Amino acid sequence: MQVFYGSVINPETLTSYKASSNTLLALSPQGNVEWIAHDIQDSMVQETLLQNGCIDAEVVALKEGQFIIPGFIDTHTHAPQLPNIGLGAQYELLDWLDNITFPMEAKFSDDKFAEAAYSEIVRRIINAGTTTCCYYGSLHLGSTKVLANIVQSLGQRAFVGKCNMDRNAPDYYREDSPETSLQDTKSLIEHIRSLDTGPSGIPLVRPIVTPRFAISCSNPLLSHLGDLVSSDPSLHIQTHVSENKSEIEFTKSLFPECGSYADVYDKFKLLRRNTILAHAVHLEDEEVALIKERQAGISHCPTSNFHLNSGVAPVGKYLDKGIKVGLGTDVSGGYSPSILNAIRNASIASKIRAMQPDTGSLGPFGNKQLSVASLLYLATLGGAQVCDLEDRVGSFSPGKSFDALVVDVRTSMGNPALWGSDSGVAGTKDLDTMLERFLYCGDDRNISMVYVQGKRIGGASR
Ligand SMILES: O=c1[nH]c(=O)c2nc[nH]c2[nH]1
Ligand SMILES: [Zn+2]
Repeated sequence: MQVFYGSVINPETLTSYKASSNTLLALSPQGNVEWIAHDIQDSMVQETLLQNGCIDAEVVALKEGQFIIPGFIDTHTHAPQLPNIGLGAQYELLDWLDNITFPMEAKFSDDKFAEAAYSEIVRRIINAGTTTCCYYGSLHLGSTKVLANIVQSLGQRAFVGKCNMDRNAPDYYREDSPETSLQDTKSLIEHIRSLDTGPSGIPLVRPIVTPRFAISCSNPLLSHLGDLVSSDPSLHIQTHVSENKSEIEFTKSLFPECGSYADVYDKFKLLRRNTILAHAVHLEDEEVALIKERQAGISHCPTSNFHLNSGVAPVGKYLDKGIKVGLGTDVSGGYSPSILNAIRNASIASKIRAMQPDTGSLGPFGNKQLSVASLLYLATLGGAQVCDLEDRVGSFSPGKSFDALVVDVRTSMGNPALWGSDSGVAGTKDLDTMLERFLYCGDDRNISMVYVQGKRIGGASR
């Protein structure tokens, strides 16, 4: 049995987490958390293990400056856009798609190119601390199968979907017909469901139906996808909503029979508990109520919202309404594959909202700045809720998967030398301080180990 001994930070609610040193956390052979014991002094470790029936435990003792947190959950990113990160800030969404994004995604028609690119891309996302990732692939069936295979072989938990897009895209990057799009989607679902489940018996990689956004899908295509998901309630759905003002205007002109952008998805039976809606920057009040009623989740993508000049999403308002919210990197609208970057921009976005004059009735999150506890929650448990996976990941409790990061603020790999050294004024042993600094100043070098389902799959330390 594998057992960790040291400091653990466990998100609990939007306003609290539990930070405990001297914690024993034991894993089952399937990679789930078996039990957790707090406040165990060094001298009591062996006795506690024996009391819990662990005769030959392999104890991983964390060093001073190391702590465990749940792995990050990226609720929205585009794998074939990674080669473009950092480009295109001069554009807003629709021009950015035409000039920067579609030309790159089109290159993934070549499975060999996809194989080489996705191997690096997924490895990079894992080492950034993302243990569950919601991937958009390109529109291609072949290369999206390649993406799913690579994610599976590298051991990350993920949702993988191929874009459905049969209109309002260039000839070189558009599906031939709604029927082809549906057929390829079904083939991808079948392929992903045939992948090995591993020792836990739980599939790590799952399919997700991915109508790119309303603009790129004809009515027949949306109908087909709505019928497909209605026949299988376990199928997840991901799409974009209300990101950019020109996009919203165009959407409304394409669907005059629908009351709002979100209503388009609802009319086509695509808005439900396991739907992930990226952005939600400019939702109308009726859309907020509809999303809440359907129990869909919102992926807050602040880096992308800034980079493409889309706006500042009113996340505090959504949290007050009880809507599920997680974080998304939205590469390459967002220029970083790291959820740490999304955390920082979510913090800034919340401060910008807080600086605006008070509008309407505000609840506890209202237009206030997000706290460290809230930011950690959005990056972990909030994301798990958005993925409808909160029973499995996002925090540590018996029966949930051990998807975790060992964070090291004393590592000699560079960055933390500035703020992690005990000899300087910046040194601290206080867990709250270490967490806050990691969220605001840490990077991949501070993520020593990355675990999914109890198995080490990455991290900076070799
Ligand atoms: O940020 C975004 N990235 C995309 O690739 C995309 N496609 C439609 N809408 C989009 N928004
Ligand atoms: Zn996106």
